[in-house]
Amino acid sequence: MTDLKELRGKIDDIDRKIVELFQERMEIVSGVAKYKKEKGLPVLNSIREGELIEKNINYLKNKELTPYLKEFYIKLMDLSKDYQRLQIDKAKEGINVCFQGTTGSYSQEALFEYFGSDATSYPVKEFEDVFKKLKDDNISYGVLPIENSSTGAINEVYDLLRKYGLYIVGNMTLKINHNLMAIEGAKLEDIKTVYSHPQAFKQCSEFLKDKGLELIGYHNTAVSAELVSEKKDKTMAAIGSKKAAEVNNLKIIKNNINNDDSNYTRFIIIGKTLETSDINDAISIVFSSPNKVGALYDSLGIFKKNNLNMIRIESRPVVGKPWEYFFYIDFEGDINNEHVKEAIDYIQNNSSYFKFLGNYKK
Ligand SMILES: C=C(O[C@@H]1C=C(C(=O)O)C=C[C@H]1O)C(=O)O
Repeated sequence: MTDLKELRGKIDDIDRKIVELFQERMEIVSGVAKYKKEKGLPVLNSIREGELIEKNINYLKNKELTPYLKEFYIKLMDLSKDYQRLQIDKAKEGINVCFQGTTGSYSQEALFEYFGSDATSYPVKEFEDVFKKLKDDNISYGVLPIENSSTGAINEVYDLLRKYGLYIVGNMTLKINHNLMAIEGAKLEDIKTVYSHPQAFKQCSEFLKDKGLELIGYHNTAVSAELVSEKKDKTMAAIGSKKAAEVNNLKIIKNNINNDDSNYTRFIIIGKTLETSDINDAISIVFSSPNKVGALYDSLGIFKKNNLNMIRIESRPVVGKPWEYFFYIDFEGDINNEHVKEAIDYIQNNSSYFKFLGNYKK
């Protein structure tokens, strides 16, 4: 009779190999989880599981073991999916993102939409603070408004993108509904002063006109709501999101006061490194053309020559050089595409200033 000790010794040797292979398999599974997270794919893929079980059963020499091997794979893949879910959750928890404003601001709303509500959000006072804060090791990304569908570009953010060596890694459009809010008991007739971001005043100009209200520009819509809540003054109101009213215990006196119901703000996500991925389909660059005949025409012509669709163009003045401009171009493409490379090379070689701002998903 075979010695039990000897058999167990053999099992121990096999188990060591199994542990090694199990670990190796789980490491690869973790890579699959990362890919699925990026592409927004579900963890479970029943078709792949079915094929995998069938294929591995075919490798079996002892067919009596078929139901056992099947069960083994079902359990193994359940563990694999548990591990993938854990990796995905951990990746979300670990993300610290900075935004300008305070709790309840539109930027924070965009942040949670983009990163999920498990992300940790850090408020800062000024747009520039978002860029500065990214120097901290524990902050991975920043969220900033870049343009509004009714009032146009947020110039300060465009200028800051040139100043700091950071990259646009994502993009998020949010529908903006502005509300007039004040403390409990206040009525529209009581309001004398309204606090909000100047952009919000512009977006609600129709509602605000001819009401004799004093408009006081403030850092941010949600900070304005916070102020009105603190002062407990019936003559003060703020313009901001429903969320800002909620978190500051304010009552909405009038909702949806924006001039245009289709009022959207586009936010950008900035990061420390250029993030490339095969799902990225938009590119942002900034350059300045020499002040001579046809220079800008030639630069823009290169997009047509390479069949690249320009989505947006903005210009900002070059401070200290009157009537010279920085041109910000967004166009469709992936940095690894040859036509994109050709267009970028051309612009880079024919501009007095050039900066690559990022490749991200449109
Ligand atoms: C690893 C994957 O995710 C899940 C787990 C599988 C596995 O552990 O082999 C197979 C299919 C999916 O349900 C995958 O999709 O390949």
